[in-house]
Amino acid sequence: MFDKRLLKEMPNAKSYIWKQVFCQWIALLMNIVLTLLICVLFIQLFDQQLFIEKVVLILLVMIVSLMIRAYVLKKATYYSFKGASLVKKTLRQRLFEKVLSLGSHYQDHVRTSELVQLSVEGINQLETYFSLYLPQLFYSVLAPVTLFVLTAFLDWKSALVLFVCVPLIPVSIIFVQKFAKKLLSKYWNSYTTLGDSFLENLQALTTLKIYQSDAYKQQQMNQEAENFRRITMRVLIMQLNSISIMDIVAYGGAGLGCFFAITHFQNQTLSLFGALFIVLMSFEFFIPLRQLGSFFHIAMNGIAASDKIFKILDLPVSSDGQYDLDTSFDIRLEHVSFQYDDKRPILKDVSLHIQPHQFIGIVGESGSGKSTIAKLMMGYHRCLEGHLYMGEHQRSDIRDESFMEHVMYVTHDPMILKGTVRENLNMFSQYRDEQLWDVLKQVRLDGFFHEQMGLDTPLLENGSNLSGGQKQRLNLARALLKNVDVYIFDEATSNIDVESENHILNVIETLIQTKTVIFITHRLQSVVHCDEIYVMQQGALVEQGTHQKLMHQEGIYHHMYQSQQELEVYSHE
Ligand SMILES: Nc1ncnc2c1ncn2[C@@H]1O[C@H](COP(=O)(O)OP(=O)(O)OP(=O)(O)O)[C@@H](O)[C@H]1O
Repeated sequence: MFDKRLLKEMPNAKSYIWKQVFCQWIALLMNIVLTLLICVLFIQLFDQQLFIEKVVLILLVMIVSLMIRAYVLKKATYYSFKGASLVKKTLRQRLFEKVLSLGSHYQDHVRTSELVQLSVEGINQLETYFSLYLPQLFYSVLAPVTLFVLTAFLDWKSALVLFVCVPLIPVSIIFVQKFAKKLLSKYWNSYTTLGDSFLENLQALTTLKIYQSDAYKQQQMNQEAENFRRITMRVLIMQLNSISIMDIVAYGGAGLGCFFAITHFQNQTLSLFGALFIVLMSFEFFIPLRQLGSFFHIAMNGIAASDKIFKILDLPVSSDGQYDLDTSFDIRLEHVSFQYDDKRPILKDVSLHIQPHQFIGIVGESGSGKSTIAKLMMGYHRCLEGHLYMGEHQRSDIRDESFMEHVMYVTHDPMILKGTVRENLNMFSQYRDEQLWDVLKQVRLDGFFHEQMGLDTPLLENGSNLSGGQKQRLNLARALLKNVDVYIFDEATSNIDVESENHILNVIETLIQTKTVIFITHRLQSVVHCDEIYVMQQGALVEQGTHQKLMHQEGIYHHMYQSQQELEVYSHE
């Protein structure tokens, strides 16, 4: 009902909450003045003592009270809006900064769809918590106390009855909350799961169609949607029921207060004015808490979302290093072991040494841990045991920004953004057009784009208007522009046409003259000219040496190479 951490995390929002409560309290005072004046009017009319001057005076005071009331309520809405936008902006910014600090492998910790849902709808619901629920919570304490003090002067017994009935509303809310918290947590889980499947199935729609499993996936999604519908209905039923309970408490309490006031009037222990005022004001005791109840469920939803948001904000971020890389550095893995989870070791005691400007091949069967080595070098994960040095410093001690200026990781899955060729190559507008054409020429894409709209050729989302090979060549062109010292190619020539593969290999041949190149591949034909080849098997480094040396050993590499050669001969026949 009241989350201390949320308030602590948003110190700037506090002043807007207090201002809003103050405005609501002034509006309540004006309401009391208006009710008092109505009672005066009525009594004087009843006693036939109403003169025109008095009526005019009373009406004038009423108009002024109404104007003040309207003004402060408008101000309360303004503060509510200001508080809400501040909370939204701050939380979204913090989430965004957190994801940035987690780095490019943030998906290891949080799913993208969940992140989107939390930062859009989750934060919108938290907005209600801050802008409506919290001010109303404080006002709901202030208003009954103010009304009790005033009505107690007229008839303390009726005032006490009304005042004692008021906490029954929060008691009913606490009762509902116990049940609601679990239900809302389930609701959010179901919501994010549905969002996740929807995004995944949408992205994989073509594959699903090809394998004719779209109907099956549709069934699965229907089931998930049905689960979500059910849980949403349960949430709505819970909300409607709790509103009914609160109404019963509010109307029952007001009725009881009225009953006491009228009985005291009949017993002549209370004046007509007092009885009338208490009857008119009795429901006012309950309105603030009743209103709080209607914000309660959205606020609870917001709190459920905030739990998830805080989980992301609390994720540990490995601190950035303090050292910069030099232009020429060696890379050393010393007895490195690593695993993604507790179940299975992925790298076992791997040691390798890459000198500057060497051309290195890392080969091995699928799942042997080749990409994991690259990911450790990139700093996506940290070694569990052993050390990874870049020059004289450990990888974890090197500043990420400096690292990115020196090392480039080119994978088999290039990210092409929607926009023009220029926008994809020149993201920060730091290169001239001639430089862009130069790299396009190196990867043999200049002719293709010249035939179209040059650097202004539009590219669709994920580069869907390019072939796989063209996408990879464009990706390589972008990497060449960065002109770093170390290039790590991870299956960069997988799943592309022979022509593109040859163009890419030609570029790499030029690169190795001046750069350190680490080439991770299945195809051993691509690494025969490497200075050193490392052979991985089930997470262990099993062989190393030049192509000739490894062939001479007649071990695993020799066997893999022979098998691939036979396959190639067979496919050419
Ligand atoms: N993020 C991850 N979480 C858990 N396990 C992972 C993760 N990434 C990879 N693995 C596991 O680690 C093992 C090594 O994966 P890695 O990608 O390093 O192999 P690889 O030799 O590069 O394979 P391939 O040649 O098929 O790309 C695999 O068994 C894989 O299932």
